[in-house]
Amino acid sequence: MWGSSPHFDNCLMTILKQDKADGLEIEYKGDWYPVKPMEDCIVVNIGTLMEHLSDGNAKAVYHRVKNTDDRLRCAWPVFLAPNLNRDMTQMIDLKRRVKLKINTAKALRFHKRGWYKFNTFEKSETAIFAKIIV
Ligand SMILES: O=C(O)CCC(=O)C(=O)O
Ligand SMILES: [Fe+2]
Repeated sequence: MWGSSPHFDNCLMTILKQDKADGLEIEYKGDWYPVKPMEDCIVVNIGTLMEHLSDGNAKAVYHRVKNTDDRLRCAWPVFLAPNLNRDMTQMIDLKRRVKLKINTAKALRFHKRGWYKFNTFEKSETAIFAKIIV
Protein backbone atom coordinates (compact mmCIF):
# COMPACT_ATOMS: atom_id res chain seq x y z
CA MET A 1 0.00 0.00 0.00
CA TRP A 2 1.36 3.40 -0.99
CA GLY A 3 1.72 5.73 1.94
CA SER A 4 3.10 8.59 -0.04
CA SER A 5 3.80 8.97 -3.74
CA PRO A 6 7.21 10.34 -4.79
CA HIS A 7 7.69 13.90 -3.61
CA PHE A 8 10.01 16.53 -2.19
CA ASP A 9 9.21 18.05 1.16
CA ASN A 10 8.52 21.76 0.67
CA CYS A 11 10.31 22.96 3.75
CA LEU A 12 13.82 23.58 5.03
CA MET A 13 14.23 20.11 6.41
CA THR A 14 12.24 17.27 7.82
CA ILE A 15 13.10 15.36 10.94
CA LEU A 16 11.54 11.95 10.77
CA LYS A 17 11.09 9.19 13.27
CA GLN A 18 10.06 5.88 11.77
CA ASP A 19 8.76 2.90 13.61
CA LYS A 20 10.02 -0.58 12.85
CA ALA A 21 8.20 -1.12 9.56
CA ASP A 22 10.09 -0.62 6.28
CA GLY A 23 8.75 1.57 3.56
CA LEU A 24 10.65 4.82 3.10
CA GLU A 25 12.71 5.00 -0.08
CA ILE A 26 14.88 7.73 -1.56
CA GLU A 27 15.75 8.28 -5.18
CA TYR A 28 19.34 8.63 -6.29
CA LYS A 29 20.33 8.81 -9.95
CA GLY A 30 17.16 7.09 -11.08
CA ASP A 31 17.22 4.23 -8.58
CA TRP A 32 15.26 3.84 -5.38
CA TYR A 33 16.98 2.92 -2.11
CA PRO A 34 15.33 1.85 1.13
CA VAL A 35 15.91 3.87 4.26
CA LYS A 36 15.76 1.14 6.86
CA PRO A 37 14.40 2.14 10.24
CA MET A 38 17.16 1.98 12.84
CA GLU A 39 16.61 1.98 16.53
CA ASP A 40 17.27 5.30 18.27
CA CYS A 41 17.85 7.02 14.91
CA ILE A 42 16.07 9.80 13.14
CA VAL A 43 16.09 10.61 9.44
CA VAL A 44 16.87 14.18 8.38
CA ASN A 45 15.63 15.11 4.91
CA ILE A 46 16.64 18.24 3.05
CA GLY A 47 13.60 20.08 1.69
CA THR A 48 13.14 22.22 -1.39
CA LEU A 49 13.43 25.48 0.49
CA MET A 50 16.87 24.51 1.78
CA GLU A 51 17.93 23.56 -1.75
CA HIS A 52 16.72 26.86 -3.00
CA LEU A 53 18.32 28.96 -0.29
CA SER A 54 21.62 27.13 -0.64
CA ASP A 55 21.60 27.72 -4.39
CA GLY A 56 21.41 24.00 -5.03
CA ASN A 57 24.34 23.06 -2.81
CA ALA A 58 22.09 21.11 -0.47
CA LYS A 59 19.92 18.84 -2.57
CA ALA A 60 16.32 18.16 -1.67
CA VAL A 61 15.69 14.45 -1.44
CA TYR A 62 13.04 12.86 -3.64
CA HIS A 63 11.35 10.14 -1.63
CA ARG A 64 8.32 7.90 -1.41
CA VAL A 65 6.75 5.57 1.09
CA LYS A 66 5.29 2.16 0.50
CA ASN A 67 4.37 -0.11 3.34
CA THR A 68 5.92 -3.42 2.39
CA ASP A 69 5.43 -4.81 5.87
CA ASP A 70 2.49 -6.83 7.18
CA ARG A 71 2.25 -4.52 10.12
CA LEU A 72 0.79 -1.07 10.37
CA ARG A 73 3.47 1.50 9.63
CA CYS A 74 3.73 4.67 11.65
CA ALA A 75 6.00 7.65 11.02
CA TRP A 76 6.34 10.99 12.75
CA PRO A 77 7.74 13.72 10.51
CA VAL A 78 8.42 17.22 11.80
CA PHE A 79 8.62 19.71 8.95
CA LEU A 80 10.85 22.65 9.73
CA ALA A 81 10.05 25.82 7.87
CA PRO A 82 10.46 29.50 8.58
CA ASN A 83 7.56 31.61 9.55
CA LEU A 84 6.34 32.43 6.10
CA ASN A 85 5.33 35.91 7.10
CA ARG A 86 9.05 36.42 7.27
CA ASP A 87 10.79 37.96 4.32
CA MET A 88 13.32 35.34 3.26
CA THR A 89 14.64 37.15 0.23
CA GLN A 90 17.55 38.62 2.20
CA MET A 91 18.89 35.09 2.55
CA ILE A 92 19.24 34.76 -1.19
CA ASP A 93 22.34 36.12 -2.85
CA LEU A 94 21.64 39.50 -4.47
CA LYS A 95 22.78 38.41 -7.95
CA ARG A 96 20.45 35.44 -7.85
CA ARG A 97 17.65 37.61 -6.60
CA VAL A 98 18.03 39.81 -9.65
CA LYS A 99 18.26 36.76 -11.92
CA LEU A 100 15.18 35.18 -10.42
CA LYS A 101 13.39 38.53 -10.32
CA ILE A 102 12.38 37.86 -6.78
CA ASN A 103 10.72 40.43 -4.72
CA THR A 104 9.05 39.79 -1.45
CA ALA A 105 5.52 39.64 -2.79
CA LYS A 106 6.15 37.36 -5.72
CA ALA A 107 5.60 33.66 -5.84
CA LEU A 108 8.82 31.96 -6.66
CA ARG A 109 9.13 29.13 -9.13
CA PHE A 110 11.47 26.61 -7.66
CA HIS A 111 13.62 24.87 -10.27
CA LYS A 112 11.39 22.53 -12.23
CA ARG A 113 10.49 20.45 -9.27
CA GLY A 114 7.88 22.39 -7.50
CA TRP A 115 7.35 25.75 -6.01
CA TYR A 116 7.53 27.55 -2.80
CA LYS A 117 5.87 30.80 -2.03
CA PHE A 118 7.37 33.39 0.20
CA ASN A 119 5.16 35.52 2.38
CA THR A 120 2.04 33.52 1.90
CA PHE A 121 1.38 31.62 5.09
CA GLU A 122 -0.88 33.56 7.35
CA LYS A 123 -0.06 31.68 10.52
CA SER A 124 3.43 31.66 11.90
CA GLU A 125 4.19 28.02 12.40
CA THR A 126 7.80 26.98 12.41
CA ALA A 127 7.29 23.28 12.72
CA ILE A 128 4.45 21.16 11.52
CA PHE A 129 4.07 17.84 13.20
CA ALA A 130 2.34 14.95 11.56
CA LYS A 131 1.68 11.35 12.34
CA ILE A 132 1.37 9.19 9.28
CA ILE A 133 -0.08 5.74 9.42
CA VAL A 134 -0.02 3.47 6.38
O1 LIG B 1 6.33 8.03 6.29
C1 LIG B 1 7.49 8.39 6.18
O2 LIG B 1 8.45 7.73 6.59
C2 LIG B 1 7.82 9.72 5.51
C3 LIG B 1 6.62 10.56 5.25
C4 LIG B 1 6.94 11.68 4.32
O3 LIG B 1 7.67 11.57 3.39
C5 LIG B 1 6.33 12.99 4.54
O4 LIG B 1 5.50 13.10 5.44
O5 LIG B 1 6.68 13.94 3.84
FE1 LIG C 1 8.15 13.55 2.63
